[in-house]
Amino acid sequence: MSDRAPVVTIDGPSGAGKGTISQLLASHLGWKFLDSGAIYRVLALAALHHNVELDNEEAITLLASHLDVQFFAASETESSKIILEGEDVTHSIRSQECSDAASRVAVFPRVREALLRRQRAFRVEPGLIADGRDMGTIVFPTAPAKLFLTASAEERAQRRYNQLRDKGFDVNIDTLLSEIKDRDFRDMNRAVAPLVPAEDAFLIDTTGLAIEDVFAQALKYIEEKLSATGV
Ligand SMILES: Nc1ncnc2c1ncn2[C@@H]1O[C@H](COP(=O)(O)OP(=O)(O)OP(=O)(O)O)[C@@H](O)[C@H]1O
Ligand SMILES: Nc1ccn([C@@H]2O[C@H](COP(=O)(O)O)[C@@H](O)[C@H]2O)c(=O)n1
Repeated sequence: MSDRAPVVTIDGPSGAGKGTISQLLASHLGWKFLDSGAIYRVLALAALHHNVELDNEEAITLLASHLDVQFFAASETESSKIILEGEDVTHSIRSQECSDAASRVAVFPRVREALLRRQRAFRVEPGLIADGRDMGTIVFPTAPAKLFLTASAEERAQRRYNQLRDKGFDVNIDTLLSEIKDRDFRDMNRAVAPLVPAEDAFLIDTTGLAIEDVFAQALKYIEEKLSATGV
């Protein structure tokens, strides 16, 4: 890890477009990409596999400290891949069961603490785009540029519906909307690292905006911030 490599943080609720915009920015800038939500999802899946109760903070923390996971970034020939204990879980961690379980294990302070170093290790030259809920507030508080993306719950549910249906999951829009609202509530109201914009974050409401427009606004903001801080 390099403490000096620049970091751009992108936080916000589920379906706001963080992952999409983060990957576009990472590829445009030639920087690394951290999908911190995937780490919580992998932990949740490991708990489900090992029959660990999702409300057992002690056991989940132990699991988090010893998580055997590898993240492979996308290359020109292959898409990104996540391997948990030797098994390819890239697809399975995106299920609704994992989304819900991830936000349950994410409420525990000691679990979050156990995952901090793993997330900070993604900060390498030439720079990092970090996507999550607490990237700008807790994990990389000194980042020179911080974005907070949001959108109405209805639009986020519709985006998620289209995305999961295209991936072959059997989904229902009403169930997705209610799951998104439950997850928002849990993420925004937990005792540690709740989902809130950092005080110095630039907010973009992506409701009704095309991906290209959000990308253009985000890039303009980042370029201005980076040049102002001499990065
Ligand atoms: N501005 C947009 N307009 C329309 N669709 C969008 C927009 N941004 C993202 N999407 C689509 O919405 C879906 C969810 O986007 P994405 O995965 O980037 O959200 P996210 O904020 O990273 O969610 P999560 O935190 O749950 O991973 C994707 O299929 C993506 O293509
Ligand atoms: N920095 C983060 C990232 C994620 N979480 C929790 O994980 C859940 C799944 O995240 P996705 O981004 O993949 O949807 C999310 O609902 C959060 O509960 C987190 O706490 N902190």
